[in-house]
Amino acid sequence: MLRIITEQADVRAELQRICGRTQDEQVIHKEATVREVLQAVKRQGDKAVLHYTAEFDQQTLKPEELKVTGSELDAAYQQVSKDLLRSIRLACEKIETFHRQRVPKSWVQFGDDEVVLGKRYTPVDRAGLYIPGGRACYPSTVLMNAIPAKVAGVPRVVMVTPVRGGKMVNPAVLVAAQEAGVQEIYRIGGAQAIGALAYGTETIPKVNVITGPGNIYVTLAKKLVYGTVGIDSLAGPSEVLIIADETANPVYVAADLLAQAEHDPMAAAILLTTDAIVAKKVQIEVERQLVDHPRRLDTEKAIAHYGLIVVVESLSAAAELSNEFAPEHLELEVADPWALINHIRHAGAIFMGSSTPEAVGDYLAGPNHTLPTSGAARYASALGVETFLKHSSIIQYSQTALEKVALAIDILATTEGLPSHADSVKFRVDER
Ligand SMILES: NC(=O)c1ccc[n+]([C@@H]2O[C@H](COP(=O)([O-])OP(=O)(O)OC[C@H]3O[C@@H](n4cnc5c(N)ncnc54)[C@H](O)[C@@H]3O)[C@@H](O)[C@H]2O)c1
Ligand SMILES: N[C@H](CO)Cc1c[nH]c[nH+]1
Ligand SMILES: [Zn+2]
Repeated sequence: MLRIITEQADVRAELQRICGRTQDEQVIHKEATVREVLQAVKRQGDKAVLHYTAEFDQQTLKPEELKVTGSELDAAYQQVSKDLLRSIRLACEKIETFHRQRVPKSWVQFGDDEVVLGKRYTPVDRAGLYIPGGRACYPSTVLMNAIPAKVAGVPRVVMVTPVRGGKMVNPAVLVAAQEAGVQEIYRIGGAQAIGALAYGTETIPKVNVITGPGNIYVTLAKKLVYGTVGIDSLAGPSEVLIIADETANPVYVAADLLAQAEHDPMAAAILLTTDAIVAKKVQIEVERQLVDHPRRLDTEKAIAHYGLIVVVESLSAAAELSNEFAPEHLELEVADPWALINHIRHAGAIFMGSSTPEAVGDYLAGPNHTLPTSGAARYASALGVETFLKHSSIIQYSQTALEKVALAIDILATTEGLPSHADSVKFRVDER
């Protein structure tokens, strides 16, 4: 049963508990497992990857079976319906159009003072995309990760995804990968896949950046390998926070809460509403929609542990609580969402009004669905083309320009006790 809280004193503590669910005490032993897996993959390469794939995914693979073959890729097209292929292509088009807008461009500025300054954007050499596959299959996540990497111009894009019940990767995932231009795919998941991409193995190439969402094991692994490689953000178990007023439709709100809860028993689904009647109706509607829900067990776990309805006194109080939570997805199911958005400071993606369910963004609106979770939206953003780019600063000084700043550099370098810094300028200026 989705709990309703009206007692304001309890609200902040409950929201903090839910937001911090991936850092609580129960997670500490999972982190120990993840560390062990990463160390083993770093030391033993493929051997460790195969060992943990057998242990956690019940897959007995040989090294030569890790990579998805060309004939499997071809066969995937025969296994998906024409309607699915059309939907994948429609999503591809919309996601690519969105991501091609405002791609960072290199620039140089020639100043009047004989100084040239600029930024030069270049893609990483190799990117590794993690596509989750434990509880559901995610062709949409393939598109959300592969398309920005391709738009950024990454020369080598590799993908990992776990398999369930048999050695074949889900055909929809394979078709989505090919539609987005990815052909190098390895059938592994979890912390062992993140370790393989971060350190490289005999079979799997070491990459420069790892992107993509995943469960708690994947997210902890990404956090631990950060520094060895770059990552997009900590995009862990999904979350939605909905702010609703008396105009909200309880059937829609309940469906949107369950649409997150069904991802993972650790997913979070929160409603903040100004209307006690909406609160009660949503609570009843959630129960009703769960009755013959095909993913009832996991979804109920998420609702029981990390689901919550809070009755708040005003929309601005709701916005403040939402800012503290910094949700991955925020839905504004209110009469005037454009007025409320001015109060919102931290959220991965914001869905405006009652005809914009979060699912539209999950699949094909265009913006990325790989988003920061567990409060990371306070400092991080959606995955994008820039995730796969870095920029080098460009600086050019003429002799005259250097002479103009020589004294200031000399003073700064002397203050820092770094004489060769001072000399490197002085020698050039004194030569004249
Ligand atoms: N934030 C986002 O942008 C976003 C987008 C899509 C999905 N998601 C999230 O991605 C996640 C997908 O999770 P999933 O489980 O379906 O797939 P997953 O691929 O993330 O995780 C499956 C892997 O977890 C590992 N694992 C499972 N149990 C383990 C254990 N006891 N010890 C060690 N390793 C273990 C296995 O190796 C398995 O391959 C969900 O949490 C979903 O909410 C997030
Ligand atoms: N809601 C997920 C992000 O948390 C993305 C997704 C993919 N497929 C369905 N939903
Ligand atoms: Zn979703």
